[in-house]
Amino acid sequence: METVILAVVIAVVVLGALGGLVIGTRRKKPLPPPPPSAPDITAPPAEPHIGDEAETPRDEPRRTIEEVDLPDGSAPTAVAEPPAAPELEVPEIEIPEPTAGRLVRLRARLSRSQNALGKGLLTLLSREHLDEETWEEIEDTLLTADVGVQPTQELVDGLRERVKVLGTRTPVELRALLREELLKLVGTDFDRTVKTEPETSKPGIVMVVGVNGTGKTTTTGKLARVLVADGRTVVLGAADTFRAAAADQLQTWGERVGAYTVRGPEGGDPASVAFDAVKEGKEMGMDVVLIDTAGRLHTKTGLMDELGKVKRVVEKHAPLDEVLLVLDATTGQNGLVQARVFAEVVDITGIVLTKLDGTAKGGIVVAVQRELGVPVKLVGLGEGADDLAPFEPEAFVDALIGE
Ligand SMILES: Nc1nc2c(ncn2[C@@H]2O[C@H](COP(=O)(O)OP(=O)(O)OP(=O)(O)O)[C@@H](O)[C@H]2O)c(=O)[nH]1
Repeated sequence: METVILAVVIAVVVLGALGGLVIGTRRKKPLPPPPPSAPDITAPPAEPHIGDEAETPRDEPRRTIEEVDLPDGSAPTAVAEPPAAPELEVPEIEIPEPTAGRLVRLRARLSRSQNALGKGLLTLLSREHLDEETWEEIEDTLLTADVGVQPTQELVDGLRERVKVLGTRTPVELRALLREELLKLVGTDFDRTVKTEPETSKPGIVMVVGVNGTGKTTTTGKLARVLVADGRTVVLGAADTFRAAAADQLQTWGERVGAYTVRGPEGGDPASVAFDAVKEGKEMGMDVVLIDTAGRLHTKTGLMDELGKVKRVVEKHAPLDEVLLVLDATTGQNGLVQARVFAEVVDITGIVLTKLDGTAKGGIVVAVQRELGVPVKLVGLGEGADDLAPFEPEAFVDALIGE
């Protein structure tokens, strides 16, 4: 019995010792590593390959450790192509038509004036008997075409005198007579170049004024094209801050030929936009700055204040080289009234007659020059981008009377 008890005690002691050993061993064993679930550990940049950039750009997305294949010593590791940079939309720059001889190319656009004025006069002058009644009809034709009273009288007197002296009148002779007399009225002595090259320092500064709707903004844009076609660099100043669309319109014209547009907030100070445009033009070394202004004719004082201020502020940089008044040829006498008002406000140095393609009253060229004593320098003969032509008296008269 004693032997049995002794055996049981020994067995318990041995088992206890073995259990302690097992527990002790377990405590010493390190904890297993955490599951590899942290994907935000980044690998160093991949080795550069021939043709790669020298450095991985800082903001380039990097591959996580899971995404990087371990080299197996066989195939080279493929490096992901960096995403292509988004393509910038660069508007295509247009090359405007050359300006030389534009009026000749566009002469067909004067067909309304040609039929009413040129052909009308030639038909009357070809009558067998040039009696008093016929001369009155000639006078009426000229007045209806907006030539103006005084110039009409001069032309009729001149023609009467020469027809009397001439005796015989062949169609060729009559045409030559009429051409000469019309040329006298239009004037061949004016300097019609648009002044954009100042004597002292660049840029040339041109201010464009006129009542809204006459084609002022369009003309400024077309003039930029004329200048670019002649190899000049241009800055556009959108000082017509009255209408945001006018600035957009101008900017679009500029973008098409690569001219830079300076604009301000809608309703902002036009003088400050004009000032900035000239400042930028100077800094950029541009050849010409064209300033489009607003032409609200509500009150003469308002207009005077606004245009006067634009002029004064711009002239802190340099004097204006040209002030162009834009007139809509289809408005006839109304255009002359506008011309008078603007001439009182600023010193106009040149006239742009727009929409001559839409009127039979080509005589307005003569009337407006007489009214202001300044030459028509440019004429608008359509809505197309290159439909603004330098005014050439000979080409204009030839277009009126047909060749
Ligand atoms: N047929 C014809 N249309 C022209 C000519 N010049 C301008 N226009 C049109 O006249 C309209 C008025 O032109 P704009 O340049 O917007 O007139 P604006 O004087 O600047 O007027 P705001 O933009 O309101 O200041 C436009 O539809 C032009 O396309 C031209 O010589 N012939």
